Amino acid sequence: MQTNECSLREKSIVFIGFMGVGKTTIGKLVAKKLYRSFIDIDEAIEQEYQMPVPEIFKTIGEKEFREKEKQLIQHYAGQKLKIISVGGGAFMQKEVREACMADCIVIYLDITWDVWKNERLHMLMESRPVLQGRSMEEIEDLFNKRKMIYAEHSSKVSTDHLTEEEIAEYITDSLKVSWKMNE
Ligand SMILES: Nc1ncnc2c1ncn2[C@@H]1O[C@H](COP(=O)(O)OP(=O)(O)O)[C@@H](O)[C@H]1O
Ligand SMILES: O=C(O)C1=C[C@@H](OP(=O)(O)O)[C@@H](O)[C@H](O)C1
Ligand SMILES: [Mg+2]
Repeated sequence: MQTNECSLREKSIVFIGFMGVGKTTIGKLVAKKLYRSFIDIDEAIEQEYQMPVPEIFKTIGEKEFREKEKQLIQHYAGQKLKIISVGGGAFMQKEVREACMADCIVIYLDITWDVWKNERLHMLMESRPVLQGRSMEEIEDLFNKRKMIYAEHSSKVSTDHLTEEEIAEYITDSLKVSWKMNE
């Protein structure tokens, strides 16, 4: 069955979800399993500016980071057969949501607040400028606000208590089933 411009099987896959849920790690694994090329939007931005994300926030500012993020996502979302992991804040921009939802399969990696707070937060403080200088209550508030934004997706996977490999395997298997059903 053909969809608008390319078949379901050819559509690029975009991973969304909160910081640290595993978009970069799982995107890479899924790309490997499906023999597709992988683009991590944060890594692409870091390459363009030749500096890590926290330094970009500090020296160039979040506004320009978000603009570059939007441009790169619009560029890659229009391509076929890619696996794209976007940053946790990318879906805050309407144009990003529209570009991804129009052309790609958007997979929302969902984690509960308790698991995120207990198992991920400690790994992220240094590398995620958006978390720096915020109280726990403010971070929980951000988590809940972002959750509403991620409501726009094609499918959702709950990641609590699953390993990176288990999640990637589950996603790959589910995609293969849905492609087969659409043949
Ligand atoms: N399912 C998981 N179980 C345990 N650790 C995980 C899992 N998914 C990701 N991680 C770890 O969490 C950290 C953040 O993962 P990352 O892929 O960078 O998340 P994101 O791109 O969503 O911010 C990494 O150290 C990664 O190994
Ligand atoms: O949620 C956010 O606003 C951000 C998430 C980060 O990506 P990950 O979600 O991959 O950590 C990165 O884009 C930047 O630090 C801002
Ligand atoms: Mg990431």
